[in-house]
Amino acid sequence: MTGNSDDAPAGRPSQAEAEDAVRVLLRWAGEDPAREGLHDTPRRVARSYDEFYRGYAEDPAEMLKRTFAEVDDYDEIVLLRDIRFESHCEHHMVPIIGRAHVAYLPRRRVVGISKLARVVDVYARRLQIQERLTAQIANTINDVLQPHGVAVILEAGHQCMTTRGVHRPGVSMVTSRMLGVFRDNSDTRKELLSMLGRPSAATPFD
Ligand SMILES: Nc1nc2c(ncn2[C@@H]2O[C@H](COP(=O)(O)OP(=O)(O)OP(=O)(O)O)[C@@H](O)[C@H]2O)c(=O)[nH]1
Repeated sequence: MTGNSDDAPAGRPSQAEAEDAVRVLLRWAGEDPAREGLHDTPRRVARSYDEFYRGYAEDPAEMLKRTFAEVDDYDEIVLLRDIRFESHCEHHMVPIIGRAHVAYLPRRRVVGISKLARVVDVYARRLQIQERLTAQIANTINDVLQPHGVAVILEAGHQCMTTRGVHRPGVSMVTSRMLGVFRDNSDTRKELLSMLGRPSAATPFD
């Protein structure tokens, strides 16, 4: 594990232990893990987990370290909107799929915009609730770039309530975290909301 080792679970199990755990869950579902079609499934699931939960091994602050000072006179909002993200809810471990809108008002230095999407990915690739995901993205950008303000808005569909439980397809959850001028100055917040335009939450998440 690298990066945010505070968030990393101590004592990661071996690949063999992870595969055995998948076999147990297959039996729990009523399956025979020895069936030919399921022979490679534990290995595939363990590999998928490496991808779904890669964020535990990544350091989001590291991604924001490279900044550009060439734009000294840019003192307006920078907004990256409609960043698709894929996460998993910590209650049922099923997908949360949505869009993030990330804005900041730079203080002298700007960051490469792809890095904002990378920060979203790092936190999304951990078990999450949407409120915490929203706050972590905003807090990290605020702490590392120290801009005049940060705003993060997430819209997402939660498969734990669309494909199971209460079964409500088409429902989306919207969360926001406003820091600095976006929290303190209603004109700046209004400007951001007008840049965002009508929320696109009506579009289903797949
Ligand atoms: N606030 C919040 N709740 C979430 C999020 N993701 C899932 N949930 C909810 O977490 C709750 C977990 O509730 P529990 O009663 O412990 O679990 P459950 O019996 O499986 O609940 P149901 O989903 O209602 O069947 C559910 O209401 C989920 O809809 C999230 O990102 N934020």
